[in-house]
Amino acid sequence: MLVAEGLTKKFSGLVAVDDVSLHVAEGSLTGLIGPNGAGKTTVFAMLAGFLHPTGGRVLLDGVDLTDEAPYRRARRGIARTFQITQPFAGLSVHENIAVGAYLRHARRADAMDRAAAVAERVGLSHELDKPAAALTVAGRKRLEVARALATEPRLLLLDEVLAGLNPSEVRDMIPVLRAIRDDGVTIFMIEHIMQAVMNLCETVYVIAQGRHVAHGTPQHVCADPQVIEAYLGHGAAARIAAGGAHARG
Ligand SMILES: Nc1ncnc2c1ncn2[C@@H]1O[C@H](COP(=O)(O)OP(=O)(O)OP(=O)(O)O)[C@@H](O)[C@H]1O
Repeated sequence: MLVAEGLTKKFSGLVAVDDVSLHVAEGSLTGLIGPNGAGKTTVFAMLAGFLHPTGGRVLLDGVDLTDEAPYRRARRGIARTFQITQPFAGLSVHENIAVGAYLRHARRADAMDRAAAVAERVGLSHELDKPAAALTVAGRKRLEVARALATEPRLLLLDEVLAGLNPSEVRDMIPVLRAIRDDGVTIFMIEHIMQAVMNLCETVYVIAQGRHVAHGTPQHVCADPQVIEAYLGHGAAARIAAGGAHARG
């Protein structure tokens, strides 16, 4: 469904993303992981059209979107969330979600109905009339997902929607994300919380210092010495293997 070919982004002298290629299959739940500063959010910004790549292409169903503005990609069915949530603080939760729904529903009543249905899916039904500013961190994360979902995407790009949540809030959110996918929305998610990645994702891409390191099932990438080195530093994989052998011995 989504293909990135050789995506590259340079900021002056810094190569934030360096020749990254990836595929997201329709109906899948795919992860993007990597250490801080690896270039994950920059990849998402290029997929959603917020940044223009220095090199490479983005294709959806074989159509080249590289030069399309974000709102055009949204119409094609790509929605993204932001790592730092910024709801319209003066609007209610219901109105915030409706902002996304206006993409496909011009009448206020229709947008509000759509927003209420989306709130139900993400567990915000009881908070609809609250000002968005009154939500907890967990509520704001759900609102971020809801605003994107209200655009009725085919592909949802989630940028660390579990960051800042406590373990029980993470556990509550996992089935919400799985249900969104089961309803037919393809999900590509950046996530640091490995419990969620292991639970949710069928395929995971790993990048570090802007470059592709590995991809495969979560189990496969976690056992990959290059991934271990990317997170823990040079020589870590060998030290862990030696420690394991020592423990077994
Ligand atoms: N607009 C920008 N101008 C200059 N440098 C940038 C810009 N955006 C990102 N960078 C740099 O590009 C690199 C990749 O940043 P990015 O935010 O994509 O990483 P990330 O993997 O999402 O990190 P994190 O997990 O910490 O959110 C970093 O070194 C960052 O400082």
